[in-house]
Amino acid sequence: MGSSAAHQLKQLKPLYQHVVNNFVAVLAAPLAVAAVVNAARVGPDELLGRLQALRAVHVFFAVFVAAAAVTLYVMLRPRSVYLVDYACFRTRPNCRVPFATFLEHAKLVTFVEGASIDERSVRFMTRLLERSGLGEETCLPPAHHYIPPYRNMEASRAEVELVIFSAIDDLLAKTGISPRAIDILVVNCSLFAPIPSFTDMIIHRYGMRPDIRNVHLSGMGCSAGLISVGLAKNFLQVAPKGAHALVVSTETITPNYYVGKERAMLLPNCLFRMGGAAVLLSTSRARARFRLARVVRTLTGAQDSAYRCVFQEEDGEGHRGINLSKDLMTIAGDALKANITAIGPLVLPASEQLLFALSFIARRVLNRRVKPYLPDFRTAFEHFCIHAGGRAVIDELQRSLGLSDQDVEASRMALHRFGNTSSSSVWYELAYIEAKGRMRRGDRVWMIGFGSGFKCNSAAWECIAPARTAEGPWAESISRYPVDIPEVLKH
Ligand SMILES: CC(C)(COP(=O)(O)OP(=O)(O)OC[C@H]1O[C@@H](n2cnc3c(N)ncnc32)[C@H](O)[C@@H]1OP(=O)(O)O)[C@@H](O)C(=O)NCCC(=O)NCCSC(=O)CC(=O)O
Repeated sequence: MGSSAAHQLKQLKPLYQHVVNNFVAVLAAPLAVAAVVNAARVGPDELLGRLQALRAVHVFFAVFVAAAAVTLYVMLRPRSVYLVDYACFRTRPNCRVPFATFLEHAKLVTFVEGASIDERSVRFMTRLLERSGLGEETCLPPAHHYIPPYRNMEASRAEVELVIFSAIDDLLAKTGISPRAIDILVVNCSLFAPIPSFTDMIIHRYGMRPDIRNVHLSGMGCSAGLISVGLAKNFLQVAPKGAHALVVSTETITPNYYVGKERAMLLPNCLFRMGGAAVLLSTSRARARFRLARVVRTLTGAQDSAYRCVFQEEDGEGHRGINLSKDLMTIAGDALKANITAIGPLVLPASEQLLFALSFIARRVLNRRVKPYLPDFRTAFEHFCIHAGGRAVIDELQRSLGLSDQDVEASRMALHRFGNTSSSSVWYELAYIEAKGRMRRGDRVWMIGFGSGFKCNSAAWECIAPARTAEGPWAESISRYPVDIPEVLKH
């Protein structure tokens, strides 16, 4: 097709979208006009006569059946779930790891007895950092600032308490909710699962009710935050109306500093940083800021490569770490395809679904000579929060979904300012969009999480009331963002 024809088609697209997306109105309008014209032709006396001729039993059944159908629909439809508010852990300057500090520290760890990490590993990490998309203000837990880094239970617990209690304190202060009013508690953290669990730590600290339903998810990867949201939603829909669920998403970095020299296991040292988020959900709309429209979970773990692509293991010398496969981007792309196939029909407007269906049929009929139509998800969402897994992960998603630089700005900036904060990264991104004042009432947000398994999970939200202030994790830095992120950082 010539470029001018393509240009003309592009110009016609808004008209096509308008007609298809308002199909019912387009169809109903002439029918309504025809009915009015017909009624005017017949005249009021004949109309009244026709109505009087109807038998009472018919009128009764017509009203009764319609009323019964509406009542049944209202009673059986799942209860809506709302986001009351959320708070992200605000990192502190004393935990900051500029590149020079991180690398100097790694160099000193090479002298630590038992560590295998060497000069070559440090040079490799230098190259990775330069390309990672991380900035100079990301934070590591206090225990990692020691030489050698503390990786014991006490230090790990200290990080958990610092991150999750700070986030929960902020959330409780913001919402004014009493900890005893919380009915459901869901926490996710993949790599650290102590006894007692995180939920026990929270219940103990805040003196929560003995009948609170609580679950700790471990080992579920970076997309587990959206699994927690889905789980809390299920709990809420069977709890009494107006119940509250607290969801806490974090990753504990302290026990996971890798001291070997496997490249694929050194990568997490460079990417993962401290972070966490606390989120309050409810089935009451009062004071809610977002409505949860959808949660869609997909898993490609039946395939070996997908299952093994984020793998906690010990290297040949017995050092434990997370092995990130070089195939991760391809696997993430496949997982995304599975997820958009599931969520697309639920969120896309009719115009996009029709184009997708036509391209599907054309491909079948013409034996795959037609390029598959990639639905434009910007017709379904105004904002995108893509897990800040790494620069290449965001690049891959931007390419696969055909998003603009502004669509992925929140993800790139969250990666730059906070690093890969695992399951909480999507909340830092939502906070970025709100701190920039870009969220409007009625805007739709798509959160996409990726993680070990391999999983791709989505949550779709609709804004009811944007944040009134720019308080939160971006309070001190939002005026400096967005920043330019070069492919490779030049010194
Ligand atoms: C690391 C990068 C920033 C590097 O960026 P570039 O594209 O510029 O560079 P590159 O790909 O050429 O890589 C630079 C050098 O690193 C090496 N390299 C890259 N990835 C590697 C890997 N997984 N294992 C071993 N080596 C690796 C390359 O071979 C190359 O070395 P040489 O030049 O010698 O050949 C990027 O690849 C990236 O963002 N990767 C994704 C990181 C990731 O997996 N994130 C998900 C985390 S898991 C998660 O978030 C979810 C969860 O845990 O559940």
